[in-house]
Amino acid sequence: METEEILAELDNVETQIQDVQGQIQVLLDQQEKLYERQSELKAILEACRAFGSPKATDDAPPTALEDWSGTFDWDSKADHYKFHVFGISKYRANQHEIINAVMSGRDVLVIMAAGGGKSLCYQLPAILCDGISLVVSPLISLIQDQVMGLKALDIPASMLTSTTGKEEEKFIYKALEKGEGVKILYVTPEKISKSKRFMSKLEKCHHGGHLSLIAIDEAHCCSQWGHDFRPDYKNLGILKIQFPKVPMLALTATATQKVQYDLMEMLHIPKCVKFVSTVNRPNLFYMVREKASVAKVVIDEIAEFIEECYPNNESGIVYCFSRKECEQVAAELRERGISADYYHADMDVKSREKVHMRWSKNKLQVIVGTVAFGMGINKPDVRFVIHHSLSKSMETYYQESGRAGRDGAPSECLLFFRPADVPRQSSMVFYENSGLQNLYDIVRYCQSKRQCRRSAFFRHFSESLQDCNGMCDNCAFSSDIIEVDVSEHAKMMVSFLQDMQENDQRLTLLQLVDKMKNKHKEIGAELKREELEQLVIQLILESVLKEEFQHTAYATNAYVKIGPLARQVLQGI
Ligand SMILES: Nc1ncnc2c1ncn2[C@@H]1O[C@H](COP(=O)(O)OP(=O)(O)OP(=O)(O)O)[C@@H](O)[C@H]1O
Ligand SMILES: [Mg+2]
Repeated sequence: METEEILAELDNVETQIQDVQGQIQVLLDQQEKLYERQSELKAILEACRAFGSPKATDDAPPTALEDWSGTFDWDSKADHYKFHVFGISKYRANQHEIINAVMSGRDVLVIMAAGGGKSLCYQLPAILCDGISLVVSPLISLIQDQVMGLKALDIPASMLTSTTGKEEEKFIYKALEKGEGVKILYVTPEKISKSKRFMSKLEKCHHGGHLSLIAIDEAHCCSQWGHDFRPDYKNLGILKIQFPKVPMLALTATATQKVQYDLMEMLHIPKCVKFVSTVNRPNLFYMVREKASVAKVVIDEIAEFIEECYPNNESGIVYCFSRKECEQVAAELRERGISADYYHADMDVKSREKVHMRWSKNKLQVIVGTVAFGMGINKPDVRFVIHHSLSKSMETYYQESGRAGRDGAPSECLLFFRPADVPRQSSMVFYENSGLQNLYDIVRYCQSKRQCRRSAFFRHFSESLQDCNGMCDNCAFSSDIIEVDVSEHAKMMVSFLQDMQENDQRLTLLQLVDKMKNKHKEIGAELKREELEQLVIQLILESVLKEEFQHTAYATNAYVKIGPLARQVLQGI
């Protein structure tokens, strides 16, 4: 064999090895997902066996056989408070049962959609029981909201956070010692993990027999697999260890099965009674719109949507990717005559509170916020939630869009999607646990023109499908879709990127599309720039291309590279 021949074959073999390695990687990823699902299913099976088995040795009866809607000693007192204190005439789904389980002294895990009425599940038991109930909640703004609401109902509620003054703190510590003066005490998780003083007061409260209940709100923050993990939540396990006999109630709107098992373990409540309500929010209309590449056009469209659909100052939220973007969008909406202001984590507590208050009292129509705005915000009549940029996962989007229509009235959730927003998010989340996978799930949701938006949520949260009743754009208008075969374009794109890569050229998504358009003019004539961007994203979702990340001193850049299944596209498989 000639040297040249050998080199050529060697080159060929090396390329094939790379190709096989890529395919192995895809299979390994698949295997990992299957392992994950396998361990989830095993855990579920174990739980079913433990709870369903007549031999269960725990002195509490097995969950499956318990009837929490029966008659209990506290029924008439509970009915009285429900109506006369909270002004509620009828329980919503599961509320009654949850309250009964908590009052029976059991640990309880509640998964209930945003706005479903989780707060009542601990607030009512708190006033039914003697003593003080402790509520752990992640955000000061959320705590303020709740305490304000309870005080308006004449319920003695207090909060202990980093903003609490010395006098108030003294009052609370005294109340803890005596077991009176406060009925519901809200704290941030830092108090449990960092304040020895608080923990010793709580110990005293418990010792005196005054600690009646512990509620962990937004409990998904315990889990690293959840969409909003908070390190201080990890330490909340100590509560069950210190106070094993005090019933614990963990509540969240969003938890996949994996997150549920994780948080039961972290909080040490393996035998808890679990109430899982549907994730369906039948009154929300979900839609995705293509986002224009010119910033001003996007704002025009948002302003037009608000003015046309909500001309009577109906409340809404616009979510943005960054703090700067929030400020810009709010200013530009104001220029277009919409009463809007921004809310993000860089503002001091007072300014944030002011904006929130104006919005709550309908003095401001629109809050333009980052993710910092919203967890548990209790405004019932939010008519629309617009995403100026995509969220980082299905869970985050479900939670954020779920702030609309908590009063059950029809409301709209509109997401503006453009492929160029993907690398902005991916370069932030790629180092998180399953960060890219979670992001690509929401990107799939955005790219899909046929699949029911609602069914994407059911699938994500492992729930059986329910009817959408035409309450999403794809169910309502999908008949207008025209299909275009882009396999040749995909081939060209892959081979073009391969050439670039062989010449050590790195390209971002936008650069790739630009260069493609320049090089292959015919493509530019057939597909619009936006369509080419969508094609790149679709190829990334299908592992034909992939994203790779490079740190610079100022940012992390996302580049598009050849992915493990590229050869299949080139060979037309
Ligand atoms: N049974 C009921 N009947 C009528 N309104 C109710 C009932 N239960 C709760 N609500 C109201 O529903 C709204 C949402 O309740 P709540 O704040 O407890 O929701 P949540 O489940 O905690 O939501 P999130 O996950 O967003 O925190 C509140 O305005 C509350 O007063
Ligand atoms: Mg809540």
